[in-house]
Amino acid sequence: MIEFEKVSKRYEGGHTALQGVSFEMSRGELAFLTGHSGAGKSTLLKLIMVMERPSAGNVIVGGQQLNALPRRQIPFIRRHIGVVFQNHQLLFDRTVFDNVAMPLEVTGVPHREIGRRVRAALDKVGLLSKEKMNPIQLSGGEQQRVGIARAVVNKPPLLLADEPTGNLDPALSADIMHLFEQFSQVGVTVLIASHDIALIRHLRRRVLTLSNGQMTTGDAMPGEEVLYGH
Ligand SMILES: Nc1ncnc2c1ncn2[C@@H]1O[C@H](COP(=O)(O)OP(=O)(O)OP(=O)(O)O)[C@@H](O)[C@H]1O
Repeated sequence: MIEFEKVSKRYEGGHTALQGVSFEMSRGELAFLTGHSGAGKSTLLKLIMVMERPSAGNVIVGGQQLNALPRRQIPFIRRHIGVVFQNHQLLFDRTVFDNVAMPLEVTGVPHREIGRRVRAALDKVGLLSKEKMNPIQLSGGEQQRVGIARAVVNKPPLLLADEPTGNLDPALSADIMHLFEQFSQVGVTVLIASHDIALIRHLRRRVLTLSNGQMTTGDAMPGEEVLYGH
């Protein structure tokens, strides 16, 4: 589902954020992306979303080589990628329902179909009863679940999350991770950038580690002690 071949990213101004990064993720796999602040995690996610282009190497998502993708085709690629942010970026002047419906409205899905799909997504995250509320009335963990419902309402085959549990306590973080695991079990590829080492160890999943723009683990399949960072 995701393939990086010797990818480097050098920003204008000269900073090299990624250098020779290669890894693959298969369909339905869940992996963490970790590394110190400034290691290049957000840059890697932005290359997958085509918010940035690589300076060298190939990025292939869903079998499509993204380097030469014409600008006008970027929205079509993005429709296949759900994105969850730490600060969930919800609109507080709209209901929970309307927040989740947004990605469907921009792609012109018929009205009846929107209702059905939004409720299915809210049901998956356990918030069906709160569709008429304003996100401001919800707890931090519930708001994050609204963000996840919005990210999956289009049924994307790929889900990216950038520090999705950054503001949550350990129990709520575990709930959110459990949701991500459920999506991967039905075939969604899930890549989660996170600093939360305790949670990552607990879940015992593949860990891709960046250090100064280079991938230090996770590209091959190293021994378990390397994979889980014991
Ligand atoms: N648009 C940009 N222009 C120039 N340099 C940038 C740009 N975006 C990021 N960088 C630099 O690239 C490096 C990697 O940044 P990136 O945001 O990918 O790291 P990160 O691992 O996500 O960090 P954090 O955990 O702090 O979010 C940093 O040194 C950053 O300053």
